[in-house]
Amino acid sequence: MSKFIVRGGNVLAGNVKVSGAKNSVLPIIAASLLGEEGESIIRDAPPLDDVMTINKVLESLGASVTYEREVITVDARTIASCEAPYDLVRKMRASFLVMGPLLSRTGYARISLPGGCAIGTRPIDQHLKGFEAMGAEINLGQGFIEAKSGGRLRGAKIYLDVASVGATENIMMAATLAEGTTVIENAAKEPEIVDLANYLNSMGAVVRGAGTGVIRIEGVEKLHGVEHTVIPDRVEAGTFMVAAAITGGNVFIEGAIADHLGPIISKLEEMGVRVEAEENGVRVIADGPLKAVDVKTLPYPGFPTDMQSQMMALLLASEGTSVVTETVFENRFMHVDQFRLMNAEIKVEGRSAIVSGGAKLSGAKVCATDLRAGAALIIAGLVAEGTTEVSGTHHIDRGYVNLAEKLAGLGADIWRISQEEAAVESDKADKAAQAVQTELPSLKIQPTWA
Ligand SMILES: CC(=O)N[C@H]1[C@@H](OP(=O)(O)OP(=O)(O)OC[C@H]2O[C@@H](n3ccc(=O)[nH]c3=O)[C@H](O)[C@@H]2O)O[C@H](CO)[C@@H](O)[C@@H]1O
Ligand SMILES: C=C(OP(=O)(O)O)C(=O)O
Repeated sequence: MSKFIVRGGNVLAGNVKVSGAKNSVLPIIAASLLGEEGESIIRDAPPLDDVMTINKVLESLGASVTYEREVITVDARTIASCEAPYDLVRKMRASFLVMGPLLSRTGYARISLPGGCAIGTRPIDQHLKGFEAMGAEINLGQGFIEAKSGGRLRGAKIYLDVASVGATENIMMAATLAEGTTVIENAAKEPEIVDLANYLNSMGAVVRGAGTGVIRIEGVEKLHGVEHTVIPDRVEAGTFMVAAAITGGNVFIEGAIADHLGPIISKLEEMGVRVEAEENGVRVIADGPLKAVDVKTLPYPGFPTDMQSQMMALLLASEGTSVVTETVFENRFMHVDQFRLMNAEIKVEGRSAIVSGGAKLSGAKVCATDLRAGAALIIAGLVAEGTTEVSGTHHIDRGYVNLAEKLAGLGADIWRISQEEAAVESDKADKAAQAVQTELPSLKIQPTWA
């Protein structure tokens, strides 16, 4: 088990470059399955474990995929299977995004059921409701979901009960080749939805209204491969903004799009942090005390759930008490227990966490319970007294490119140790503890009541 080791106390300064957005590139790679002519070339594709997983899913379907220097080339003319295997889908929920494109293009898809995960149960009922409204027959059994339509899907009006990002994307992709018009109401409005719509439109689709609550898709006969550059990752950008703020730093986050970061910028400013939108990036300057603020996660343009744990780390370093309310996922406070190991004072009441700022955090051995929790623990480690060891690095590798290297480039004292090095360290620690025990004189402790 590899680990990140962070020694707290350094102020971050300098320039860090944001990678392409994980949550854009995954649906965009899935959408490439719709290209019946030509190849798709996807630029700024971040080298993340999740990207490798979805590439493998496409390969398992018969597409040819190459990945070199952050450029993915997909040739989906050759798809030969419509079944996404369990081993890949279980690794990453976003694999389920191949269902819409497969169903639309071939009239059939069989995908392993994506399970729940640490942050909530994450049902897919809204995706399925959309496919059914478009004429697909859905069958569930033996851990698989099968969807079939006897020919082209039909355009339909679909109201989403929750503004689900994944359901909006899956239905939007399915609708591109359907007969007639599809209208998605209460659609998700995230920037990644707009990026996907732009990609689909350059493939020849007709998608209008992405970024608003109503998206209209006119079905077309055929789509083709195109070149596309993925938008910068707003969650990675937000993570660096918070890291800069917690250390009292001055950091330019290159590539960050201020328009995508509205709620994060507003909350940082409320806390007393200066945020300046510059050409091609955002600068964060934290040169005063941090004020406590309340935060409530909501679908875009509300405060992103994917920044909730990092923000909680920052609130721990603020003056006063803050309330963090998580409304998107029902179980996204797993990091609270880990923060407590670092001397944090946080009380959870239902969907809210009451965070007492100001206590000095202390380094500890902690575990990333999910991707963003991992980033948040590293952020807390940047200001903790002593050394913080963060295990569960596989979660962090799903969504951050070279996180330790990028933070170290800003002056953080952080590095990663391999599984082997971590085993040697732990062995040394065990031996040191044993040595101390054998040196201690045997103590006879009398119970106080004896
Ligand atoms: C790969 C990707 O883009 N992941 C993002 C995407 O996940 P994902 O697309 O899975 O998230 P959703 O927007 O679908 O989920 C939002 C809420 O809707 C619920 N729901 C969703 C679908 C459904 O059919 N039924 C239902 O009840 C979920 O349980 C959750 O409570 O958006 C989340 C919310 O911004 C982010 O945290 C994830 O980083
Ligand atoms: C929850 C996240 O991703 P996913 O939907 O891929 O699990 C995330 O990026 O924080």
